[in-house]
Amino acid sequence: MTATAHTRWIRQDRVEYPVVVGEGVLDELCSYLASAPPRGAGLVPAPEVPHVLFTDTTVNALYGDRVEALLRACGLEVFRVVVPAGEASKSLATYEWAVGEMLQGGAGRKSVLFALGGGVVGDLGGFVAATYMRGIAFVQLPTTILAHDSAVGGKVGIDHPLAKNALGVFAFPRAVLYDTALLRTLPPREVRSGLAEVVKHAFLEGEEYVSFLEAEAEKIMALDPGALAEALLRGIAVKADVVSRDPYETLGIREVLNLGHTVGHALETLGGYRSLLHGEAVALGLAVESRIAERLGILAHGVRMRLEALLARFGFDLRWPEGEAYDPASVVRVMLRDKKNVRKKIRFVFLTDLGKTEFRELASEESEAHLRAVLREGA
Ligand SMILES: NC(=O)c1ccc[n+]([C@@H]2O[C@H](COP(=O)([O-])OP(=O)(O)OC[C@H]3O[C@@H](n4cnc5c(N)ncnc54)[C@H](O)[C@@H]3O)[C@@H](O)[C@H]2O)c1
Ligand SMILES: O=C(O)C(=O)C[C@@H](O)[C@H](O)[C@H](O)COP(=O)(O)O
Ligand SMILES: [Zn+2]
Repeated sequence: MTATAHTRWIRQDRVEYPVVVGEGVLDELCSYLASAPPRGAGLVPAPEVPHVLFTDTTVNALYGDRVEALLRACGLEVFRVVVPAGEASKSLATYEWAVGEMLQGGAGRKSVLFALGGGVVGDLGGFVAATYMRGIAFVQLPTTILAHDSAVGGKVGIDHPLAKNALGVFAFPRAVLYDTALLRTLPPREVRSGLAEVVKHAFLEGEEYVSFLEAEAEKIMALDPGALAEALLRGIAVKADVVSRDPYETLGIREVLNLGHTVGHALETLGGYRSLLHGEAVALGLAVESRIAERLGILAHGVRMRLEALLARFGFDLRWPEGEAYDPASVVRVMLRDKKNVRKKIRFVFLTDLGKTEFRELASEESEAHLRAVLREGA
């Protein structure tokens, strides 16, 4: 293992898996998987069946050959399933196609799926693995900043034209190996998008993480290895803490990770999963939801300004997207299909202070009135 690698074991329900973060961790993929805990995952992929390297077109072009060679060097037979890059691949059509590729490639119950990519590959690949032949093992090999969130916690699934992540299950990876050297090829828009979930984790955690981001924003955007690793490790720690206390989002704890997502997911859906990136939608959702929290009189003074200032420093455009599709009435119609909802009301998670949240269920009329007022203010 490289000297800089950090390993954090995550316990969810009865499952425990390591999240290993560091420059170059992929080079030790094979030995790491096979080693027993606490160093490794203790996962010895069967040599007698083919395994699946699941990735997207962009990541495949950059890293597919290298990762396949690493897996072959451990004596594993591997074939690739490569989906088009982008959110539109988190669809039923791509899922069906990918399962066909798995069947044609001869994947069996003992096959392990290695999901090499960002959140799209992790969510879709994880969902394929969780359902293929009623479930095969999978390993997350995240390659985006955003995936410090998506690769951890076991939510896998796909979108429906009517609702984001409408189909999915909870399924935990056998290991997460996060090689931060791969982040250097990310385009600036994807760097920024990933930072939305970092900001979310920071405001959920509190003052220390937020002031760290404020102090190190430029270094993080420039992918300075030390600052970036610390930003990601802190985010993973927040996520790990929440998901281990509420693995299946049944206890009213994990829902806090949906901060910014009630509005954000609706915007993504209304854009047909092709306009706003997930992080862009979440950034706007964080800003708009914090303005609603202010209107409700539950958000401590100054927090919203700090949140918006940090998002702006990371380069987010916090203006409401143009076009009739994003009319507040339409946003409310989509939010009414949010998974958190109860009693036909929209269940929001609002910040009340740094590191503090509160759930509120708002009727659709009230939600729409708040959205219209926030838009008038100029969000
Ligand atoms: N399961 C969860 O808990 C969870 C959490 C947060 C987000 N998500 C999901 O994650 C998805 C978004 O993930 P994302 O932002 O990583 O998007 P993504 O997977 O689409 O990756 C973003 C883009 O960057 C490219 N890319 C990936 N790695 C690269 C690299 N190292 N160098 C150059 N290009 C690279 C990809 O090909 C893609 O075009 C959304 O679908 C969201 O719903 C899931
Ligand atoms: O892990 C979680 O729980 C989250 O809510 C993390 C979110 O960042 C992520 O976008 C998640 O996929 C949203 O899940 P959903 O249940 O609201 O679809
Ligand atoms: Zn998210």
